[in-house]
Amino acid sequence: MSSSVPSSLLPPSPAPSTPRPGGPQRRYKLETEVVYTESPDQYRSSSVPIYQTATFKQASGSEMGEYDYTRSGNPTRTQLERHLAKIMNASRVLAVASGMSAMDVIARLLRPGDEVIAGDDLYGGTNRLLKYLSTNGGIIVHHVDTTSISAVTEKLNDKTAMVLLESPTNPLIKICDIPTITRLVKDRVPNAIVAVDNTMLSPIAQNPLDFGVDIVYESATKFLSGHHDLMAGVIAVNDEKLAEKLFFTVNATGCGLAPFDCWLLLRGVKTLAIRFEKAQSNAQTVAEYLEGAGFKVRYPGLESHPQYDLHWSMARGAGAVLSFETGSVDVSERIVESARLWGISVSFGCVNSLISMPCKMSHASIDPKVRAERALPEDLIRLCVGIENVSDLVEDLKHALFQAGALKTESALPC
Ligand SMILES: Cc1ncc(COP(=O)(O)O)c(C=O)c1O
Ligand SMILES: N[C@@H](CCSC[C@H](N)C(=O)O)C(=O)O
Repeated sequence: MSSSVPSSLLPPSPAPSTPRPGGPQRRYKLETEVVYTESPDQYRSSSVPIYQTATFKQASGSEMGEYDYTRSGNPTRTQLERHLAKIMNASRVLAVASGMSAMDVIARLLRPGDEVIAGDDLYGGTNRLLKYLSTNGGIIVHHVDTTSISAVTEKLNDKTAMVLLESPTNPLIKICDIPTITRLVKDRVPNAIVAVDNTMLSPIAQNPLDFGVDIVYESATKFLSGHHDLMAGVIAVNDEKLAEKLFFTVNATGCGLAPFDCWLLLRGVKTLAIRFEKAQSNAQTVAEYLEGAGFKVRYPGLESHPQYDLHWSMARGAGAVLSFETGSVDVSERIVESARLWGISVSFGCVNSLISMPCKMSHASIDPKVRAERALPEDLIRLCVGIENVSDLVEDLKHALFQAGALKTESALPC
């Protein structure tokens, strides 16, 4: 490095495996921080460069530089991780290949004989990985209704190694009391890890690390990136020892996010606040429309949500995912197929609106018998609201409902 380059313009980040006590500090409000990235190099580039390289040359055989191999660390990934750490109130964030990869890294903290307490309504892929661990890894998994604090605490014992929470849940939009559950777990089983999947809200609307949980992870395929053009996962912690354990697995298994995907995610996250705000406002209108039309709608922005107060005690927003039932699988199928603007697709948190039937799509990997035991309605429709004009969205939905016979008249309905 040239000695004439002022130190403020040099890459500010230590190597990924170096502890960062306290983590990067937030200077601005969240909406500003998502946009604001430090100038990463001596050229003051406005966009973080993509270091599309697998290897880094060393000055000599015995002198290691900051980076040697992209699996172990890459400057584009470091910039992304530092940026996300500010946004997620974390001392350290690790960026990996997908949300499931994030969960896999976290799950590798477990040992045979350990017990995990998880929700009874969770993303199908999470359920699949937990099932794999219980079948092949000697892990005992208890699925409980996490809306009930006692249902969680009843399963706590000295073998409990992890409590895995989602709030809101995907797809039933159930809310759990993250701060209280965390406190009770820490009181009774101090070594147990509380991990929260925050994918449904993103750090713009909820920051579970603030409630004392150990690990927050997200599928960055969703809100954080926002355009359905990459797969990514992020893991956020506030404990350097834990960060090092997780980083060991990321390096050992080679699941660190590739430089180009890091760059895409850095670009996507800059519009997180504005995308989220618009999608959420659209979701509120759509939810109110459906409720007004007589459907049972699950959305934490509606006062009718059974855990409305609890949700707003933890979160700054309701998100953009809602679900509703029609009373008939056939009717639901016809609604989905009659939608023109709403894309029939899995996933959520994207700029465009999506419609799906979880039992046939995102949650199809859960055994139908288990779905029934856990009261996941087969006719459930999930709407993942985007940033389009809201009247177009409501009109298209109204048309689909009418076509499917779920409404008597197309025009008579509130909009
Ligand atoms: C709540 C939730 N967590 C985790 C995941 C996994 O993320 P990914 O698809 O990025 O692996 C998903 C969806 O896939 C999800 O909906
Ligand atoms: N075929 C995939 C389904 C992905 S679902 C993605 C997303 N989490 C959602 O809830 O829509 C699989 O089996 O994992």
